[in-house]
Amino acid sequence: MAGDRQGQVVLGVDSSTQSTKVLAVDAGTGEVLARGQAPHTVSTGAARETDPEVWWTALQDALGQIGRYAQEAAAISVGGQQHGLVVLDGQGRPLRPAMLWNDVRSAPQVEALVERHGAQEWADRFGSVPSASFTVSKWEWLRAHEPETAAAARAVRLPHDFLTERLSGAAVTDRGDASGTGWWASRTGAYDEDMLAEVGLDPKLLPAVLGPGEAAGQVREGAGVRPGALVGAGTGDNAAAALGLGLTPGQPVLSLGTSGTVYAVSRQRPTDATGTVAGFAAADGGWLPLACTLNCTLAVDKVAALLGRGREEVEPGGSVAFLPFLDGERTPNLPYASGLLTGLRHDTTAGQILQGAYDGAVYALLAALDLVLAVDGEDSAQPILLIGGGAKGVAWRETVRRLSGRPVQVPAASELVALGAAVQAAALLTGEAPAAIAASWNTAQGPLHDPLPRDEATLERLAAALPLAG
Ligand SMILES: Nc1ncnc2c1ncn2[C@@H]1O[C@H](COP(=O)(O)OP(=O)(O)O)[C@@H](O)[C@H]1O
Ligand SMILES: O=C(CO)[C@@H](O)[C@H](O)COP(=O)(O)O
Repeated sequence: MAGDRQGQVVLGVDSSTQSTKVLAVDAGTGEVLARGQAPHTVSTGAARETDPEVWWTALQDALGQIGRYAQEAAAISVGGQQHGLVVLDGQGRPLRPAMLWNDVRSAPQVEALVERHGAQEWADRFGSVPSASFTVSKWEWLRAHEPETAAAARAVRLPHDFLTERLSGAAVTDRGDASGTGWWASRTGAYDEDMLAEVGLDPKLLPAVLGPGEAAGQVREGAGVRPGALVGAGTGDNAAAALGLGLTPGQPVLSLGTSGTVYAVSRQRPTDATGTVAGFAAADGGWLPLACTLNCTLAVDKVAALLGRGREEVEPGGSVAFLPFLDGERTPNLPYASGLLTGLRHDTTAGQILQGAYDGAVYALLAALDLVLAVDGEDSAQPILLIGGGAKGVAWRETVRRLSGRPVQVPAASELVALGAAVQAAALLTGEAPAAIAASWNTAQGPLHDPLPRDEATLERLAAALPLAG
């Protein structure tokens, strides 16, 4: 089978919050032949929005950086930031900027949605108790604040669907990303018509949900990639990274990027009524229980900048507890929170405060890890796979080791979302399972760091500070 892939080039796209990354990959070996990257602009203040045209322009820019490979590609797939609300007119043009996953203005709308049905029903029916990140809450915000735009919508998309449609002309999504909307029922594996009626969204405005391994179509003329190349269904960025790693149940992933995420794949459908674990679908047909924080690398970089320090200039010791919830927080569910720093003394150093920000960001993720692994009951003390831009940092890695007490493996392959999208594209060429392709590409390989004794004192300080953060 691998022979069928030999010599073919596939493209994997990661359209994340801060940038678009494209990898051109040898489908036979997994060798990265070329890479491109172009930044996005995200609004600041209360809103977190990006014009979807910025994603399209960034994709074209990144494709331009991989030279001839864009015109040699046999297949392409797009992984994208989850949940964002894209509303289009009848010609596929954005009616307004996309509201992103980390825009928490819809907290009142999601509170009302959860209250109407109860957390247990949400968990049983949709797999997740929605937070302000979920698309359904953003749609409700739009209906309340910009009813004329909601009424004018002729198509509603997620970020990755928007790009897949621009590439192929097909109005499609996949179950991985659909499971983060709040209107796709994980219990039935289909759009929930009752929920759509409740929020006044015509199902005809939504993309068709493709099954694992199905293709969206082919690249059309003028899309920046060889016309006729196969286009995969794409998926959400976390689901794409899970494909890229070829995950098996019990292997925990901790991703340090704009969002912090902790997840595993599972054979059981998640139904966590506490709301900590989102019950996403995986792109290969299984499940992806996941917890996500809003404050990760950007929050720590902001603290470093405020302190006038480089991001690695941390110092051990001291007594601070720092919950860096600069954007409000999603895990724990505190959308109205702000950053909280306690335990300052005369001898506290700037480096200890910076270390405190790392500790607080990692603590929020690790607090959810046991719940994530409990979904499948497969906690075999396997190493945490550390990925995302932050995984390149020593301070991040050492913080995860010290607070988790687990071994930590850092895959040498960076850009696992784009690599996972490339795996999905390669699977279209041969019909192989994505996990087999990821295994043959050896994507998870990288240095393994032994466990350290868990720093219980810091964990206790953070747990004591948490009730003050709401
Ligand atoms: N060498 C590095 N050390 C530590 N952090 C890094 C390093 N390089 C990038 N980062 C962090 O990675 C983040 C981007 O991560 P990435 O996973 O690419 O983001 P996104 O979630 O938007 O895809 C930046 O905010 C930056 O803080
Ligand atoms: O909302 C979630 C997961 O539920 C985030 O993980 C987004 O998918 C954004 O991802 P990055 O831009 O941080 O990769």
